[in-house]
Amino acid sequence: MNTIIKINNLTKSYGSLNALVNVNLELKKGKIIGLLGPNGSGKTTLIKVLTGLLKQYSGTVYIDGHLKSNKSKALISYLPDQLFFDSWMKIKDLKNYYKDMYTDFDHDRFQVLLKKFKIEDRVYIKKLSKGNQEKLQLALVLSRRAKIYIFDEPIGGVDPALRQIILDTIMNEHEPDSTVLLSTHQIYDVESLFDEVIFLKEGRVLLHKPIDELIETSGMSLLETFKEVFKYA
Ligand SMILES: Nc1ncnc2c1ncn2[C@@H]1O[C@H](COP(=O)(O)OP(=O)(O)OP(=O)(O)O)[C@@H](O)[C@H]1O
Repeated sequence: MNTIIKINNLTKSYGSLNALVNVNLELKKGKIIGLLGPNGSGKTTLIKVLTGLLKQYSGTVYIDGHLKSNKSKALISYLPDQLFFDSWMKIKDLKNYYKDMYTDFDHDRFQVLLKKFKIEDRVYIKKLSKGNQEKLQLALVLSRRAKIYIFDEPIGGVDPALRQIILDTIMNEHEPDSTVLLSTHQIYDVESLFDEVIFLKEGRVLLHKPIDELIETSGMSLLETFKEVFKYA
């Protein structure tokens, strides 16, 4: 089966606010997919449902052919939009924690990535610059041999040079044949990377298309299409 994520009639409300409304999506193995939409369109909410952080919703979510469960979380390596570790730890302690926590953690790949990022594993996390903490977090996420990688704003708030390093690393270091779902507002930087894009608007899927098809039918770049679709009145 070629489908890795299947979402049927997913609706998620926070009180009276509908953050996701009747979302239906089918994501294929091996694809790099952009999850795009304006602020508040539901991207993080969708990601939190997929990663198991949100459990209260209606609809069904299948991961690799099985109804989403605690087990399916093990298939997903997730980079949240905020730093997720305790900064008082040393990097090597964090690495050991990851090794214990995730059976798919590839220690050698982690060391290679640390070397690439010029980060020593003897140091305390709090001594790293914010940019290096972002790189460390990315190295941890990419060092899992996961079937699905989900990145929520991996390049928000970092300078253009680091943005490029982060994107290159995501593109080159994820497990072959895995699916990458990446949410960002920095569309200009990512447009050449995606196989497919999803546009979310007010919790609804506006479109889900191969990027070539989108660019061909609209006659515009992804960024121009985004601006046109989401232009404010
Ligand atoms: N914990 C929460 N409680 C109440 N409302 C929430 C909560 N989390 C998100 N929302 C609301 O749900 C809607 C969708 O939010 P979400 O964070 O999923 O959007 P987003 O597309 O990721 O936005 P951004 O691009 O700004 O990060 C927004 O209206 C937001 O205010």
